Amino acid sequence: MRPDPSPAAGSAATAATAAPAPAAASPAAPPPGGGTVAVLGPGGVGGLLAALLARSGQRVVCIAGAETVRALRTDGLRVRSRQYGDFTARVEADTVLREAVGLCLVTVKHTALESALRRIPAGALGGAPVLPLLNGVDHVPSLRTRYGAENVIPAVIRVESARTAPGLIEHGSPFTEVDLASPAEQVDRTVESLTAAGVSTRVMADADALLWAKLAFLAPFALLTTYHRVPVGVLRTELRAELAALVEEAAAVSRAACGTAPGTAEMLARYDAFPPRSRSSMQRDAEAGRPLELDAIGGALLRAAARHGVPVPVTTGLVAELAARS
Ligand SMILES: NC(=O)C1=CN([C@@H]2O[C@H](COP(=O)(O)OP(=O)(O)OC[C@H]3O[C@@H](n4cnc5c(N)ncnc54)[C@H](OP(=O)(O)O)[C@@H]3O)[C@@H](O)[C@H]2O)C=CC1
Ligand SMILES: CC(C)(CO)C(=O)C(=O)O
Repeated sequence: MRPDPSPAAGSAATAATAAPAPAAASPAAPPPGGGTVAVLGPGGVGGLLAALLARSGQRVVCIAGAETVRALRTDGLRVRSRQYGDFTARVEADTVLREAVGLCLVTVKHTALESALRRIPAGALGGAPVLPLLNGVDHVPSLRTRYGAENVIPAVIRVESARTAPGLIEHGSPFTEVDLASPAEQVDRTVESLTAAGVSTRVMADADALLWAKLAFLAPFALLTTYHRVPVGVLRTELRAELAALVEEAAAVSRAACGTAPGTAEMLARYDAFPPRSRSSMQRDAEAGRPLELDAIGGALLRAAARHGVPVPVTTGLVAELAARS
């Protein structure tokens, strides 16, 4: 695990060392309480994690639409990764979850969340922890209503990964980092499962701070790369002033919403860690003509700004322009 440097984490945060990626497939002990991991939405994020979990010896069942299920059953998950190398992982696949599992990752887009969740009946889950890795903040309460508050672990992922065809995953970032909120009872075995797969994890005490830290970082990245149609390398150089202005607004909203926010310098340094050609998932959706997660990302920021009376003129303009465009 990575240490949690945020003051919000307090003494409840768990600190440990970063998990090295396994060099090759090495069977890991199955997570206690059930060795099967369900992954709802084996796309850029879910496909990468499903493949890493399977490569580490854990049984993985991907839940997806019929076309993707067929592709996964035939060819497995094919990963091209800057961090982990290129490999193919065999996973099971189905259109609906039909058995109790030890962990369920939710990695669909917000725009597909409601319809996708019908594939994971609460009764079938058997009280397993649910780990949603969607960007945004609004999905956590609705997942808690559906699956039980104690079973949903608020979490975020920092990675750049794209599904370029069913079962084909291109992972571009040299890191894959998951932050999870304690104190859900099942955090430890979830961390164990991800760590065995080579994913860097960090447990933080404050779920709101964790979700808002990601949203405050993500919204400027997603909105500006999508609006200007440029990769992060251009954003952080030629458009750095606009990026910094948006970061200031997002940080102000985060402070109002949850009492804390990463500093501007920290966020700018995080953008600098991405390879220059990295694009946001919203940008890839725009380029492919798919629905954008504009409401879950920009909309959530604007709603919180309005609730707390924080002025966000740059964000407001961008969200309006993107809404008009799409
Ligand atoms: N991609 C990234 O680098 C990052 C993304 N995120 C966030 O992670 C979340 C997932 O994004 P990402 O992985 O990019 O999304 P993708 O579009 O790559 O993958 C979504 C997956 O969900 C599947 N899906 C869509 N509708 C349904 C449905 N009704 N039932 C079952 N499966 C369905 C898709 O199936 P099919 O394969 O058939 O299309 C696809 O496998 C988003 O909230 C995003 O903002 C966070 C950090 C980084
Ligand atoms: C910006 C990035 C790649 C960071 O993880 C992301 O979350 C996204 O594109 O949705």
